[in-house]
Amino acid sequence: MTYFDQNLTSLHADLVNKKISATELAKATFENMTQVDPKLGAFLNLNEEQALQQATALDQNGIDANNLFAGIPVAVKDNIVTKNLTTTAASKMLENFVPVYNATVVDKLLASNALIVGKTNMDEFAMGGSTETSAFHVTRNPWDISRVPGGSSGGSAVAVASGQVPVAFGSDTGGSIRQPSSFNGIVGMKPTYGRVSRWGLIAFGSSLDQIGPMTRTVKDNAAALNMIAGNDVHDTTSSKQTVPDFTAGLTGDIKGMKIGLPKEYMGDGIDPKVREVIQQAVKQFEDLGATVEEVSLPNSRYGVAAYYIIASSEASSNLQRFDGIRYGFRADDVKNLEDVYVRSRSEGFGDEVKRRIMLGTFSLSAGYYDAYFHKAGQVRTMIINDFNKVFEDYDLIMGPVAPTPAFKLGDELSDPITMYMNDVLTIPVNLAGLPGMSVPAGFADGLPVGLQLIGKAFDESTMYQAGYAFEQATQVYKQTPKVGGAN
Ligand SMILES: NC(=O)C[C@H](N)C(=O)O
Repeated sequence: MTYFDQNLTSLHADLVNKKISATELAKATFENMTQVDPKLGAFLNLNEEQALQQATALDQNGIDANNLFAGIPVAVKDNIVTKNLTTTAASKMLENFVPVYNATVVDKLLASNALIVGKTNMDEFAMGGSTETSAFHVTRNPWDISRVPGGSSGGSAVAVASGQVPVAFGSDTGGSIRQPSSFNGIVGMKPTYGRVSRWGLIAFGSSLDQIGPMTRTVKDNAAALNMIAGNDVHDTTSSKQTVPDFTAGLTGDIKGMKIGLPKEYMGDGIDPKVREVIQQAVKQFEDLGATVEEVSLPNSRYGVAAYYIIASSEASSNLQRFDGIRYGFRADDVKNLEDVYVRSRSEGFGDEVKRRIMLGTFSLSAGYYDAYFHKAGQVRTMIINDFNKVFEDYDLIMGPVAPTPAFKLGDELSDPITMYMNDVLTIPVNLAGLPGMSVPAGFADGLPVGLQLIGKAFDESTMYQAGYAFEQATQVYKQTPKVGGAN
């Protein structure tokens, strides 16, 4: 069973009308996964026994017609903790870590009777843009298996793009939902900072991290965000703003909408083929009755530099807990306490994670704090001001998600700066705490290219409206990748 021709509404109708039982659906999903995933490696760990038990119970008790997610198979990134289900963050450090509690997002999924079918591969501790820094295995792009799926939520993106699940959840600190969504031709939403609880998300950059949904269609994405959004007493940074029905108002009518196209997002460094897809998207929006005008985000070019100081500083602090004593991996044959710390961390973390910890520790250290961490905070404010200024006159901002389509496996792994530059167009959005979404826009040499929509804080609704109108007009999402079974 693949999910290319289904969406949440049609699946739900089939379950409610007993065209298929939850157990049949779950079994068919796992059967397909065992055939497809060995070619791609989207999953780190399957949850077959528990999901099938849940499905049996659902069939006995009946599917609730008011609950869109009842019996729906979903995948969860492996940095979101799941009680009694191994959660590794794709690190040797947490290879055998079995959480004793659920992330709030996971509790919400279970409360709505969704079936968590497995945990997806990612860059170690979400640090990377290709899923190649996973301590366990690489994940391949279903459109071309010699290419990366993007990252860090590469496994979640591939699980959806290859038709293995209809919905997956990822996390985005600097682009980790949007860039892999762009590389795989799916819809990925990084909600406003505070929209979704971070409780139970293994922390990377706490002032930047957000969990968000990855789906084939905009409407499914909107429904999935509704399911996970909302205030949570466990996360003081989660917002008390009311959560609107994101699926309401998806009419395809966006006449009069004002959209800004930052000139910095279309200039040097953007692959001309990507630029062409975005120019086509601009035309499409104009045909739909929106106005698209050039705007400027002059400080966005400093985003990557500021991000790698802020995110790495926060990471160096967040990752202190992995000390060989309280959690996870401990080195063998240690001589003394210092040896426990040094060797456990040296052997348990991969190179990219160590690079970030060193970078962050350096920027926070006495004598450098003002020059680096403090300065980066000031740059962050300038970036926020840039966005605020544009949003005085525009409803949305649009541009590419990433400068290129998916690159070849191995091409950027040894060159951190090139890898970091993948997020040049997504990072400013995290620094400003704004919502950003990737919507399939077209193809460059047969590889998917995503359109990024950036909204005002807590205005995901407008983004979904625009994304829906564009999706319905272009129907790009109907194209399916080579691996996954559809063509
Ligand atoms: N985590 C993210 O959002 C991705 C970003 N490429 C990073 O490595 O930090």
